Amino acid sequence: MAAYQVQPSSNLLFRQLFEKDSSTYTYLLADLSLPEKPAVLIDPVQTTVDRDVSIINDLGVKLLYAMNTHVHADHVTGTGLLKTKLPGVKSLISKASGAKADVFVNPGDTIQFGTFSLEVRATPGHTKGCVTYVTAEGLNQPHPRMAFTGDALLVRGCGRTDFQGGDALELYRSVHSQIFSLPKDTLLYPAHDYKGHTVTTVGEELLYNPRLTKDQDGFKKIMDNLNLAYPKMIDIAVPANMVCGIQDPVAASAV
Ligand SMILES: N[C@@H](CCC(=O)N[C@@H](CSS)C(=O)NCC(=O)O)C(=O)O
Ligand SMILES: [Fe+2]
Repeated sequence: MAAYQVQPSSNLLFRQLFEKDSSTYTYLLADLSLPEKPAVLIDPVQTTVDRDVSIINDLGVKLLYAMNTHVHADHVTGTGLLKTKLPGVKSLISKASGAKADVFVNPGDTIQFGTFSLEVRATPGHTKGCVTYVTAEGLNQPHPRMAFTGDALLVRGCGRTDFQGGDALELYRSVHSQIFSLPKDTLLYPAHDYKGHTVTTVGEELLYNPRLTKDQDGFKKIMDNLNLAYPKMIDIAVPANMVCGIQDPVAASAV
């Protein structure tokens, strides 16, 4: 199989950042073609907000949206804290998540940052409100396309379906209809990785995903028998993330 490279138009700045305690990826995207360099940050983590602010300031990009793919269960989102450190930033999450934020998105919406945009695709099943953000199709948009899948699809895996309104069959249908229907060279960027992967493609996962290459019944059996421990932070993270993270820097330093 061919190895795919990100070959975005040179105007797209792209950074994949990692938070080691929850193995979370945060993604920074910015349009360098405009003087303001409008940017978005996907799935920031509260404990790495200072790192993210430094990168944003060093690169001189202007953060428009601090956005989440879903209400995370394993870490407190950085969106609330980012809003206190970078005035003007808006928090963004799907309407279906039921969480509070400045901006709510629905399937089919687009999130614009400069000349680039992200399309919102509903990918419930890990949680009710999970969405995948996909770069737009077209001239001057990144090619191959890039999809930020949250916990719907992980490299050679997928999000668990045993809490937060999870539903294995719904996840199966979401991934097949909304992610695997993208072009095979689409780059898939997950919210987590526990084995050292960074990125995959639709083509790779169609061939090698050990869960989602099964039929629906086979998939459900696997998901019903994962026997994963509950995330350590769930009781703190979910309530905090339902209100878009901690907005008070003093409270944030205590978590
Ligand atoms: N041990 C970690 C939590 C690990 C975990 O449950 N990960 C979630 C994504 S975060 S909601 C998951 O869906 N994992 C799927 C898998 O197959 O690993 C902790 O205690 O935080
Ligand atoms: Fe999750």
